[in-house]
Amino acid sequence: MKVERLALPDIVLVTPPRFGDERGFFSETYNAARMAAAGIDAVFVQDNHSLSRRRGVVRGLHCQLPPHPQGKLVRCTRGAIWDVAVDARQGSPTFGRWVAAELTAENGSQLWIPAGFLHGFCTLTDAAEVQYKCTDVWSRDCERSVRWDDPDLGIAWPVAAGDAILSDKDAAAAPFAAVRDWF
Ligand SMILES: Cc1cn([C@H]2C[C@H](O)[C@@H](COP(=O)(O)OP(=O)(O)O[C@H]3O[C@H](C)C(=O)[C@H](O)[C@H]3O)O2)c(=O)[nH]c1=O
Repeated sequence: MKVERLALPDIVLVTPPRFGDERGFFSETYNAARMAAAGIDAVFVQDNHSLSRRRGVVRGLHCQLPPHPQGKLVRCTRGAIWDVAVDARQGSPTFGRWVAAELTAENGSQLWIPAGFLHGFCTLTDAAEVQYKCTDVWSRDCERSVRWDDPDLGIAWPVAAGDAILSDKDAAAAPFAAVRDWF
């Protein structure tokens, strides 16, 4: 399995092998021992699956606070997304820094985003499906949203602010400054 550490050392991009033949391909998309060997030594308790029907949908930036912080292992199973992680951990040397990776149904890559990071993505295709494993269950009380286009973060999204398709919740998200006492 290909393993890449990105500019934020805690964020890991893995690409499990695909075994192709005339029918198509087979891939072990999750193997606990192989993921642990790649530095993704986590127990997952919830799988999520979202469909976004248009290019330019932005979901995020989200996280959950303690006592239910979530690590996420994200992959795209239809179309393509630009997946983003932002370090929200107080005292981290990379606090406020972001990293992104293009996850597509074709490349089969997966992004590991530990608890303490904000997560979001922008769809690059119409009809993008995202599936991800979480290390804790959803908690409406613990979930928080931060503005995807906060100038303090300067994330180079592949969509113009006026064209992004957002939920009402994300359109009204807090500024990044709000994370000061979250983690
Ligand atoms: C996250 C979640 C949501 N829901 C319900 C709550 C709402 O009625 C509905 C849609 O939720 P939301 O609009 O928050 O979905 P997204 O905007 O895709 O949120 C997710 O997008 C970003 C990228 C993430 O990393 C998080 O996993 C999550 O925040 O699903 C559940 O029942 N369980 C859940 O785990």
